[in-house]
Amino acid sequence: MGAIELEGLTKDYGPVLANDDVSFTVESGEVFGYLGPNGAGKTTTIRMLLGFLNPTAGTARVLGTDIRDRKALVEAKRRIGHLSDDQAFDEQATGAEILDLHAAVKGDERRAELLDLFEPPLDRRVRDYSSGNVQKLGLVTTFMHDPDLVILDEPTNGLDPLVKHQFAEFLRAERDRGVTVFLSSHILSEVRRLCDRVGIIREGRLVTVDPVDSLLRRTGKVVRLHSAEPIPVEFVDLDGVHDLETTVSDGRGVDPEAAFTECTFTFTGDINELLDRLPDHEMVDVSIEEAPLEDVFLRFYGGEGDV
Ligand SMILES: Nc1ncnc2c1ncn2[C@@H]1O[C@H](COP(=O)(O)OP(=O)(O)OP(=O)(O)O)[C@@H](O)[C@H]1O
Repeated sequence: MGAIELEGLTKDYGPVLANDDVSFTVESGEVFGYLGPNGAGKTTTIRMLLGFLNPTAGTARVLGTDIRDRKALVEAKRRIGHLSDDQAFDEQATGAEILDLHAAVKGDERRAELLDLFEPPLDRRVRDYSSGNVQKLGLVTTFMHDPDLVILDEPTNGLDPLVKHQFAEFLRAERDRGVTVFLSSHILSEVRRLCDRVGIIREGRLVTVDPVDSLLRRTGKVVRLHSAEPIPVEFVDLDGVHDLETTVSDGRGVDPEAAFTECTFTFTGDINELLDRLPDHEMVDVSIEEAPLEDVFLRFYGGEGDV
């Protein structure tokens, strides 16, 4: 049995079909990323999984409980932690008071350990919190009752790089303890760092579910080269070069069709073949980066509205 099983989950808000027949399974003990651009439908799925919204059609099981069985879902949620994308804490309460309230409702076996790690300012009122501190307080409330499953909506929003790093290590340790993690994000690099598998949603429809490694192999890298002297374009005559753009600095007297001093392309081939060619030229700058999420969608799933 998967920790989360979606079966044709569908939600329309009048004319907007926010989730369209979405089906996938999150296995117990994995970190599953739910990736998509703004407005793709991630929060809508999460809100249905937690019983905050009724599906228009289809259903899902969370820790074996059908989300349409509201009473059973309330019971199941004792074993679930949820980090909302919009933490609605009582602004007048202090962090400590918020945690006491959560402890009374769900338990707090891990409060001390989580406070050591995330350190939200407990004596301050939430209205005086920065957005990063709200997020840290949210992370403590999410994990404090030692849940079996956590559902995190954009968990690193507002966190500084150091805390993001601590959070990534923490999440890996949770996975090693057997906790199942379902997290939404619109940032591919974040999903890469945190997740085992990823489901991509676009305009309400699930477009792929893949292990992170194979997704990255398929999406390729964005390569930028800047050389000191013109390089013949044959240099980039390699399998897996797409969307090649080349320029040659002014005043070189070189045919821009035949050589370049700067070029950019997406590369889905063997990176070693490319690197083997570099030492033959004096390079000013080289960068090899992950393709942005938008490129991933365009390359593999067609243009706007074309999925
Ligand atoms: N209550 C609502 N009424 C009408 N439309 C809504 C409502 N909530 C969301 N939508 C629409 O449903 C679609 C999916 O929204 P959703 O918030 O689920 O996306 P998301 O992937 O979580 O986006 P983000 O990354 O921006 O949070 C969007 O077009 C959004 O405008």
